[in-house]
Amino acid sequence: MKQGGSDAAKQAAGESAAEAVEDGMAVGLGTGSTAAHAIRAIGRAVDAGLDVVGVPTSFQSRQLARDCGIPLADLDDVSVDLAIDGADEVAGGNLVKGGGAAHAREKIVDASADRFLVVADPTKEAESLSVPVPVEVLPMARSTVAEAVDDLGGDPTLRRAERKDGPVVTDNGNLVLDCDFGPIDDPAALASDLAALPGVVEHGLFVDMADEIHVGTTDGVTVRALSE
Ligand SMILES: O=C[C@H](O)[C@H](O)[C@H](O)COP(=O)(O)O
Repeated sequence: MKQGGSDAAKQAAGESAAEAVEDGMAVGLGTGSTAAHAIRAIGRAVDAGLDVVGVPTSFQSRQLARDCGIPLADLDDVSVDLAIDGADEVAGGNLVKGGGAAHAREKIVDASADRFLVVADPTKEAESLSVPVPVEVLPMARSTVAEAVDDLGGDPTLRRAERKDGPVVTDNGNLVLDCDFGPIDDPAALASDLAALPGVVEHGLFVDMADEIHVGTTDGVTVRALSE
């Protein structure tokens, strides 16, 4: 996963997207270091009187939102007006997400939003998607999905935890295969092939889902539409 961007650039992107949050909204709260800046900015606005509820996409974003004083809601109870989320790579209107293994819940919340804003630093932008695609799998399907990914031309690696022996376990109790396909010519076709595999809970290809991207730098933020 690409982790090269500066924190100042991520902060600029997150704070720019947070400016789109308006009174009365239900806001999807993304996961990761860039979305965290948006959550903190929303928290400061709530402190100053903004009336919103947040719909977290992970244990991490839930905790941060609570620490920031953002009231929370379940997806069952609200309709999400705006989602703000990070990405591991962005090419055209497509994203790879899941560097923090949160892509299943992120996709549910981001896809349900009326508007989905991506926040990123310039290191995330690419001509074509080529970072490994995280695929969340039911534990019993780890080997069968790995074999199927291999058949699709990918190279799957079980994601290992950094500070414990053994694999990363997602917020949903599943495992993650990071699947390296090299440059992806047709993200929509690969997304559909991965989604069709028995035992795949969700993959990290977000095809034509995002409306806008806020790319932060130390000199400012560029905002551009990703889809009509
Ligand atoms: O699972 C995690 C998410 O998809 C993140 O939004 C993504 O990995 C980007 O994270 P960061 O902003 O920390 O690079």
